[in-house]
Amino acid sequence: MKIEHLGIAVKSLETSDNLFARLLGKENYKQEAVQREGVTTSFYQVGDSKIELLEATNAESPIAKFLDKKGEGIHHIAFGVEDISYEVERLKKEGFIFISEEPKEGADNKLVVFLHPKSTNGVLVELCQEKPLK
Ligand SMILES: CC[C@H](C(=O)O)C(=O)SCCNC(=O)CCNC(=O)[C@H](O)C(C)(C)COP(=O)(O)OP(=O)(O)OC[C@H]1O[C@@H](n2cnc3c(N)ncnc32)[C@H](O)[C@@H]1OP(=O)(O)O
Ligand SMILES: [Co+2]
Repeated sequence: MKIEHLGIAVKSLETSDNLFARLLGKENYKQEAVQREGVTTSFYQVGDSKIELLEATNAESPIAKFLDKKGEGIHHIAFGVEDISYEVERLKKEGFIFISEEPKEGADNKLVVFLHPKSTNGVLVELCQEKPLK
């Protein structure tokens, strides 16, 4: 398991891409929309992990709700795992609660699931597995 990315909720990618490019001294390596989640993401490689900036693309997006409630800031931590189905079963046995147990397509060529923050000390946790090459 490794820290795959830190998700940061932002109001405007245009503004925050400029800020993080100056902060990190490098440009993002991609922007990618994930329609199901109502987000556009922007990724920065930082050592072995990444920063994922997230802008809401509609009012129903989890990011829109988060921004309304808490404002801009760290939204979730994502752990990279070898076998996401194995980890879901392991963590269920440990008593963790999943928002949805079924891995779904995420950004940056990943399969993802989310654990509910009420079971993870108030931290939204995402698990990511590299999508197998076709
Ligand atoms: C998949 C694409 C991309 C990738 O990496 O590939 C992404 O990361 S997309 C990221 C956006 N998608 C998600 O976050 C999906 C999972 N999130 C959810 O399903 C919801 O946001 C959920 C269930 C965490 C909260 O939704 P809900 O409608 O219940 O919102 P509430 O505001 O009522 O929150 C309930 C309760 O949870 C607390 N909360 C909400 N968001 C967070 C958060 N990011 N971190 C910590 N806690 C969070 C909120 O404060 C409420 O707590 P309470 O004590 O009841 O006030
Ligand atoms: Co994420």
